[in-house]
Amino acid sequence: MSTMNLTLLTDLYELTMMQGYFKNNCNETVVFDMFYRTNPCGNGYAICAGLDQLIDYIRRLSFSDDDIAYLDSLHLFEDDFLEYLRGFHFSGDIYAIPEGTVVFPREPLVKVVAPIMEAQLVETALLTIINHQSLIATKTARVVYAADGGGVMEFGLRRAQGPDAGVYGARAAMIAGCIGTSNVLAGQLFDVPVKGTHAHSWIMSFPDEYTAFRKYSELYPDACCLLVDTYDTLKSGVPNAIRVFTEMRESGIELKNYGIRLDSGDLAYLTKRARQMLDEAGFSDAFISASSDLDEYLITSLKSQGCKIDSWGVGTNMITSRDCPAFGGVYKLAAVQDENGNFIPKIKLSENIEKITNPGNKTVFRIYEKADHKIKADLICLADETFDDTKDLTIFDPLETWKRTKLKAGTYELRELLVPVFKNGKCVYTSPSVMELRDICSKELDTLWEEHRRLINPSQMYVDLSDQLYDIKKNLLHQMSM
Ligand SMILES: Nc1ncnc2c1ncn2[C@@H]1O[C@H](COP(=O)(O)OP(=O)(O)OP(=O)(O)O)[C@@H](O)[C@H]1O
Ligand SMILES: O=P(O)(O)OC[C@H]1O[C@H](OP(=O)(O)OP(=O)(O)O)[C@H](O)[C@@H]1O
Ligand SMILES: O=C(O)c1cccnc1
Repeated sequence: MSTMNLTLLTDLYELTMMQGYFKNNCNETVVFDMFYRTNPCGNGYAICAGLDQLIDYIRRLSFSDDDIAYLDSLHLFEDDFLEYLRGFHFSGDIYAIPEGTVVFPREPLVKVVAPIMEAQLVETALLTIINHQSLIATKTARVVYAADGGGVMEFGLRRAQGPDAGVYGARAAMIAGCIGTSNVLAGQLFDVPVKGTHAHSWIMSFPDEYTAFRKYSELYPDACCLLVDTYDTLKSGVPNAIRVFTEMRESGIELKNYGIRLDSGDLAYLTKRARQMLDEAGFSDAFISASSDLDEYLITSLKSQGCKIDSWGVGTNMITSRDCPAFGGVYKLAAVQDENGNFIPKIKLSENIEKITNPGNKTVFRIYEKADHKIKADLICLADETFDDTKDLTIFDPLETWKRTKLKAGTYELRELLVPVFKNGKCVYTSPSVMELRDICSKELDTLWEEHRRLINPSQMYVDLSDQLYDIKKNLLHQMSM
């Protein structure tokens, strides 16, 4: 997985273009931005994730003898280009918004500043890595939000679109707030808690449900979660679980971290009844967990029905982001460096005004309200622009320019979101651990007002352009239309 050299994990056209640049002696330094246009799942924000895997990919970029032989066998590439590839390594700069950060449409999440042959090659892998993990992190943030403090366990490996999606999806889900994953390889690779209960097959393999529960409790007295819905949840499952818990208590076992799981039926009705039965039997600290095709909407609905569910096992809908299966991040050329070292802004036009790119070598600032550290807006600007937050700042909507806000000096704070990750091909960034990223992400989510977090029709955050950037864009559009 992460230890693989993924150099050929690219679209063929990156390599054919690369050969074209090589043959034409074009290898000027360029700026590419990775950004997305619409928040997934109708959300009000996204969580960016995947940077650590991107770093790993860039570090390992090199063409092996087998890679060169394979490319040779395609009869597309000439010997001098293949010879160049033999010595290839990434020599450029990369800036990125750290993982776990709340992000918004149109702002660069990753910026690559490198000779065009290198910057072009990395497009596909960069997109597949960041798009996938950002998608699952965003979906998970919605599920965790719906659970409202109840733990969410990631149970999706068996339904993920293959092993990689299962493992890196689990990583993204942990960053976005899951309390654990059933995925043991993810646990080993990322040092995150692994959690689990047992399947219906465990119950069915014994002559009766009670024996199955008892055997399980003997083996795992400190993490005893019994699946109560194999035969009849209220008539046999819960009573048998209570019988086993009673026996455990009578035999002197100190019951902690124990409970039941329901995986079918009316989860609101059944958990209310199960809660009552457990409480009446003196097991009010037994937890109730539920699974069964859950997502953020079902969890919200179950909560509104007064379900008694303490923790949620969520698989298919979260690991596949079923209702929104793609993140839609793109990678666009924004500037080309001239012989004097200046970045010449480039723009991609579109009939669709939202699809016109933001030109130039840029960065992003986040503007916080000083009083409560909530996000006020994001500001995309040129990389060398500076702002003085001891002075008033006027920001405006780049599409509806009459919408302007004046921020009074002393009431706001600025933070540059893009940080250096590679400098001259050397990694200058140390990724936090996944559990540290989980904490970072949780604090990031606290910087959003509730209006941006709600699941349905959230308010969209303002992502504005600086005056300088807006003028450059306007002038380029004018020039293009002449
Ligand atoms: N009270 C409820 N309100 C809304 N949806 C619910 C409620 N209880 C369960 N569901 C959802 O209804 C769907 C169907 O559940 P049901 O238990 O009937 O089927 P199932 O899980 O496929 O059962 P089985 O595993 O026995 O085939 C699941 O997505 C489940 O999460
Ligand atoms: O429902 P999900 O959100 O995907 O959560 C994971 C599901 O995986 C298991 O089911 P299993 O593979 O045994 O199949 P099932 O759907 O028939 O229970 C588990 O019992 C959950 O129901
Ligand atoms: O441990 C569990 O209960 C579990 C794990 C994976 C999928 N469904 C349930």
